[in-house]
Amino acid sequence: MPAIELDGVTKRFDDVTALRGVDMTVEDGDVFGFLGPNGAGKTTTIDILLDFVRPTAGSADVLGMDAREESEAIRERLGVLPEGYDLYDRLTGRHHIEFVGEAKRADPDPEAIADRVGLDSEDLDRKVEGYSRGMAQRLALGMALVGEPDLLILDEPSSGLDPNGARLMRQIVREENERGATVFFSSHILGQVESVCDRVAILQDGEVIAVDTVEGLREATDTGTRLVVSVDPGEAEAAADAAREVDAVEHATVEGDDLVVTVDSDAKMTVLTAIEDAGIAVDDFETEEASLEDLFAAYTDAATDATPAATAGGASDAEVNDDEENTGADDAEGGADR
Ligand SMILES: Nc1ncnc2c1ncn2[C@@H]1O[C@H](COP(=O)(O)OP(=O)(O)OP(=O)(O)O)[C@@H](O)[C@H]1O
Repeated sequence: MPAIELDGVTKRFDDVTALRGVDMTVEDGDVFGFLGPNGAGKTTTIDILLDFVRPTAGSADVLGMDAREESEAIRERLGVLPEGYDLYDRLTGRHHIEFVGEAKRADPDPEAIADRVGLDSEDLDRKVEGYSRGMAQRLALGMALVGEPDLLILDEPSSGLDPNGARLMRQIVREENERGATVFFSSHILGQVESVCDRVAILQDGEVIAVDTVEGLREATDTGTRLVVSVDPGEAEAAADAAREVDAVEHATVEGDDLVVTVDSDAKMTVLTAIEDAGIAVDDFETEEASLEDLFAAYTDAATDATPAATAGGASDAEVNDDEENTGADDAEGGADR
C-alpha cells in the first residue's frame, strides 16, 4: 500500500488553478522529495493531504485512507510540519510537545525530543515568544516527531535553519526513515533533497513534470558528469580528439589549460584511459556531477543553459548546491552524508 496516492487532483481557487490533475504515488518506506518553484502548488498539495483544503476534482489517499473521509484516523499516524505552523507564544516548548502528545495519545519524552532537534533543556522550559526563528522551526520539527509517526509530512523543513540545523534535519529524516517511517518533504532547496531522498517529484505550475530518482533525473535530462582533465597544454587538443572517440562522451572542449569532457558518469575512466592510450599523460583530473539545481533548471526551463557547466566551479562528486539558507560549509558535506 502506498503511503500517499494522488489521483487526478485538481485545485482551483477562484480564478487560480493551483493543481492540474496531479497523479503521484509515494511508496511506503520512501524518503520522497517534493520540489518546485514558488507558487508551483506544493503547499496546496500538502494541505489536501492534511484535509486543510479540499480538491476541486480527484482524490487523495494517505496511508490507505481517504484524505477527506478519514482525516482524523490519518492524523493519528502522521507527523506534520506545516508551512505556517502556529506556536503559542505564552507556552513553553515542553508544553507544545506535551500538547501534541495528548492530541495523539502518545507519551513523548520532551527532553529526548528537544535533544534530537538541538534545543537544550533550558530552551525547553522557556516561553516560545522568546525563541528565534530557527529555534521555533526546531521545535515544530520536534512536534512532528511525537508518537513515532508512520508518515512524516514536512513542508520546507529547513526553512529558517542554519547549516547545522539543516544537517540535523537531514539526519533526523534518515533516522526516522530507518525506524520505518515514510518521509514526504517539500523543498526548493535542492541540495536538501538530493542528499536524503530516494525519489523526487518536480512540480511546476500545478503539474508534476517528473518523478524519478535523482540519478534517473540526471540521465533523463542528459546532465552528465563533467570531467576536467589536466594535460600538457600543447597536447590538450589531441587529448580532446582522443576523448571524442569514446562513445559515451557528449562534448570535449579545451577551456584554458584544461580539457573539459561531458560524459556518462560510469565512463570516466574509459576517457582517461583513451587519453593515455593516445600517448598523452594525464597530470590530474576532477569530476563534477550536475547538481539537482541543473536538473531542475533543465526541467522547468528556469534557465536556458542546463548543462553541468552551469554548476559553480570547484564542485566535486559530493557537491550539493544549497541556496541562500545554507552556507558553502554545509554544501561541502551535504551530498556526502547520506
Ligand atoms: N487560499 C488560496 N487562495 C487563492 N489562491 C491560492 C490559495 N492558496 C494557494 N493559492 C495559489 O495557488 C498557487 C500555488 O500555491 P502554493 O502555496 O501551493 O505553492 P507552493 O509551491 O507551496 O509555493 P511556495 O514555494 O512559494 O510556498 C499559487 O498561485 C497561489 O497563489
